[in-house]
Amino acid sequence: MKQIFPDKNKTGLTRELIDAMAPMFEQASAGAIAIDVQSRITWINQCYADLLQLPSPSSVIGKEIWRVIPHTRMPEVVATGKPMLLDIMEHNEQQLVVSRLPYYDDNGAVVGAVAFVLYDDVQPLTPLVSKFRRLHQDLAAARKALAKKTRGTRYSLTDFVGASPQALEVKRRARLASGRDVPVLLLGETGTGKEVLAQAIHSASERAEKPFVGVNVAAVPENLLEAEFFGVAPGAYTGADKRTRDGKFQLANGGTLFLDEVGDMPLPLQAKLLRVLQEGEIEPLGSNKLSSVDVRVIAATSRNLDEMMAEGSFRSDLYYRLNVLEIWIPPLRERLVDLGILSEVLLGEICESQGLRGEITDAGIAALGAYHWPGNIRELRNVLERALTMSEEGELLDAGAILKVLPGGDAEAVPKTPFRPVRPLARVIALAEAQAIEEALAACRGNRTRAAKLLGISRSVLYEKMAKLSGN
Ligand SMILES: Nc1ncnc2c1ncn2[C@@H]1O[C@H](COP(=O)(O)OP(=O)(O)OP(=O)(O)O)[C@@H](O)[C@H]1O
Repeated sequence: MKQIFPDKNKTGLTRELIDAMAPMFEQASAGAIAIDVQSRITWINQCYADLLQLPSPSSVIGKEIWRVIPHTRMPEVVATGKPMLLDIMEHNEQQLVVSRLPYYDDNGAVVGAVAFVLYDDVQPLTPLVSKFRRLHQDLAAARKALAKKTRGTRYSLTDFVGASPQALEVKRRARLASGRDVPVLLLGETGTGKEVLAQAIHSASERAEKPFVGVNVAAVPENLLEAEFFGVAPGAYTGADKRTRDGKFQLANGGTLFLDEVGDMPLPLQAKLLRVLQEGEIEPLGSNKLSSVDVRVIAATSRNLDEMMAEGSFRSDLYYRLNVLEIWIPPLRERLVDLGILSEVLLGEICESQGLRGEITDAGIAALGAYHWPGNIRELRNVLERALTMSEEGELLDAGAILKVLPGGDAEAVPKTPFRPVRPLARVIALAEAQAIEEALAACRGNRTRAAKLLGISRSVLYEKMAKLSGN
């Protein structure tokens, strides 16, 4: 094969070569420019000057290129000696497809760079660019999902649904907790969202990129709890399993450990947990070495810790360690105004996961409001799921459909006083608007011009709103 470059300059173009190729590139491209080693423009052709809307090519000779083309990457090419064969550059809201090449002197040193605008319109490349963009978006979404998975959290604060003053207070305190690296104690009945909140606090905290590890103290047999928490040193057990096993504290290192049902922790383990919280050190089972851990603890319980401390089954020193910031989550029956918004969100989630369609009427929500919800939001989700499963496809869930599945539900349970659920603001406004239009039309016996006047809007706006209301 014919040798293109002399031996000492194998890696790039020479000035002579560029000179020879320039007419061809000039013709094929929408512009060309060259700079010296100090990134000063040494040459620019007429069509690039036109594209950049310069008064003339000579007006920019000697200027640093970034003063003329702010997004240029030519200085990078000169600095690294590496070509950029294809790049998209923004200039004055225009996207230019460019190719940049360094060039060399006879000794092989970079002495400048040359760039060609291959396309001054990315339109012909649209399929390629949109494919690239799509792949980029998919990649970002996959990265986000993966990060969430490795962190171990599914929930953020927006997942804690509720607009009642009680729910807003819970969220306010959770936000406070996420900004401070202190232990948090979550108190609330079963199913009130303690785990949702613990994950949300972690996700909004500085530890968000580190693991979130949850352990339900009540679900682990008492004799395994210590190993589960602090891990096992090699050879701690005789027999088959002689390997090291990390405990939850090691797994959560750098992140957050969620201790669910901390009230169920036996007293000996409470003493060990207290020591870890005080010293920041753990001692794996069968080891006599302490190792440091950096873990933020969020504990939760549905039990009455005051009573437990009084009867001596929960250590008060541990309680004060865990309870630097306390968040009490009220039971659902104390925030029934949230039933509407909770039902909509939960129904949406259920429908999405099961490929169903389902909506609940105000009467359906009123029926939910008559129940005392011992299982709180977890139970609400189950009730809605059952009601949806038992209803016809696409049927609205009304009081009858709800009462059919509510424990002890009967028609008598529907409250006599009207129950006003919290609805999304947009829906409340739309309903109020529809009612005002209806009343104005009735007052003016259907005369739209007068009704519009009464409502303080133009006739065309009234028509527009009426069309929207009738679904046209
Ligand atoms: N405020 C809320 N908004 C939306 N969903 C919620 C809310 N609170 C709880 N849930 C849902 O209710 C279910 C139970 O929540 P979670 O497990 O957080 O409750 P918990 O208080 O930790 O219960 P337990 O004490 O029994 O462990 C989950 O499906 C969760 O998604």
